[in-house]
Amino acid sequence: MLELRGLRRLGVGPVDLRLAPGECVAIQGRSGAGKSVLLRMVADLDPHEGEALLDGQACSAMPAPQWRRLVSYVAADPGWWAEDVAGHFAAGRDLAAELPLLGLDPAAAGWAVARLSTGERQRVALLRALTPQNRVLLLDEPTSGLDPQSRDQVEALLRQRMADGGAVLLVTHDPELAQRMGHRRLRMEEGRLQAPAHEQEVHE
Ligand SMILES: Nc1ncnc2c1ncn2[C@@H]1O[C@H](COP(=O)(O)OP(=O)(O)OP(=O)(O)O)[C@@H](O)[C@H]1O
Repeated sequence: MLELRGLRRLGVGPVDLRLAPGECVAIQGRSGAGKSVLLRMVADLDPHEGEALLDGQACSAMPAPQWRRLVSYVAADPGWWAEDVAGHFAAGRDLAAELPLLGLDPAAAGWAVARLSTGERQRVALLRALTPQNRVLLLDEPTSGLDPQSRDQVEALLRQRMADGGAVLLVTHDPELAQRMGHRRLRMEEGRLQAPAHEQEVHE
């Protein structure tokens, strides 16, 4: 479904990787190893070498906004471009129904982004990426600031998305999250993706 061919930037890569529909690949690795640089390359957010393809269609052959709707990056520290929560969602999204799926107040659509807690922002940013068009989620520490109940809700929503055929490329320092969610777990070391030889090597 998603194929990465020789992605390379800033000493990260070349990275070759394939994700199947419904698959989650979890990437761990030391701080500064290049995990976020990789996710940003996949989302085509920075100049890079190599190519990413979705169902054989090259990223370079479609407009960037179209690619990013299909292959969506959710940063650890997401950006905002409107004052209120609803301003980040397309008209027609039923936010009063969707927000509670992640343990958020159904009225939060009308809240200013500035009043959201860190964990609320993380969940709103994830929901923002979960459009009907999205096929692949690129998640950078998606549950790092969350209480166990909110974390479970996020994981349940991601599992549902995978059951519906979506794929997830997940970056995390949390070995338990990688274990629970990752069908495959990889390690990034000095910009190169490695399959861990032994289970404990994934853990930091
Ligand atoms: N725009 C940039 N220009 C120059 N160097 C950068 C840029 N973005 C990232 N880097 C460098 O690339 C390296 C990898 O950064 P990256 O953010 O991918 O690390 P990471 O593995 O995600 O780390 P962490 O686990 O701390 O989030 C770092 O040394 C960082 O300083």
